[in-house]
Amino acid sequence: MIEIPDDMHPDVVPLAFLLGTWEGAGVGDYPTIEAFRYGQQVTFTQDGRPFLAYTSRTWLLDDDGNRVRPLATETGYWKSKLDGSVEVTLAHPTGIVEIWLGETDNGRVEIRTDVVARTVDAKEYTAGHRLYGLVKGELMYAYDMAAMGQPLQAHVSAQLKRVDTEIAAE
Ligand code: HEM
Repeated sequence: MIEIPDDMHPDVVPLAFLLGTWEGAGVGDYPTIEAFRYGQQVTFTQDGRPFLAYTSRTWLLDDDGNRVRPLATETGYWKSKLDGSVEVTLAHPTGIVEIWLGETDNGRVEIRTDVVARTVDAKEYTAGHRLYGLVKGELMYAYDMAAMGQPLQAHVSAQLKRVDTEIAAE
C-alpha cells in the first residue's frame, strides 16, 4: 500500500491510491477505426491542496512493443470528498474539455461525463464513462465513449504498474 503523505488534504485521501507515476500498455478500438496497441505513462501528484494533478501520455506501439508515435494526451485535476464523491476536470489537445462526476471506494473509481465542450475542429464526441481499479497493485482502467454517431462503448483499456513512488508535487 502507498503511504498517505503527511501534508495530503483530507478531502483527497480517498484518491491517495492513485498517487505516483504509472506505466504500461493497453488496447484500443472503435467501430470507426482500426484496433491498436498503445503504451502509456500516467502521473498523479498532490501538493497539500484538495486535488490531485493528473497527466497522461500515450504512444502507438508496434508488434514488438516499440513506441511508434505519440497518441492521445490529457491533463486535469481530480477532486474527492470524504464521502467518496469524485469530480474530475480534463482537457485534451483535440479541442475537448470535460467535467466528470462519480464515486471512489476502496481502490476503485467510476466516473461519467457531466459536461463535454468541443472546439469547432474537435471530432464529434458526446459522453464518456471510466472505471479505474487497483488490482494486485496494478492500476487497470477501461474507457467507454460515445463519439462519431456511435453509442457509448469501449475505446481504450490498459493495465499500468507503479514505476515511481515519489508522490510529492514537483
Ligand atoms: C489512452 C487514451 C487514448 C488513445 C491511446 C487513443 C487512440 C486513438 C486512436 C489511435 C484513434 C484512431 C486514429 C486517430 O484518429 O488518431 C482514436 C480515435 C478517436 N479517439 Fe481516441 N484515444 C484515447 C483516448 C481518447 C479520449 C479520451 C477521447 C475523447 C475525449 C478520444 C476520442 C477519440 C475520437 C473521437 C476518435 C475518432 C474516431 C474516428 O475518427 O472515427 N480518444 N483514438
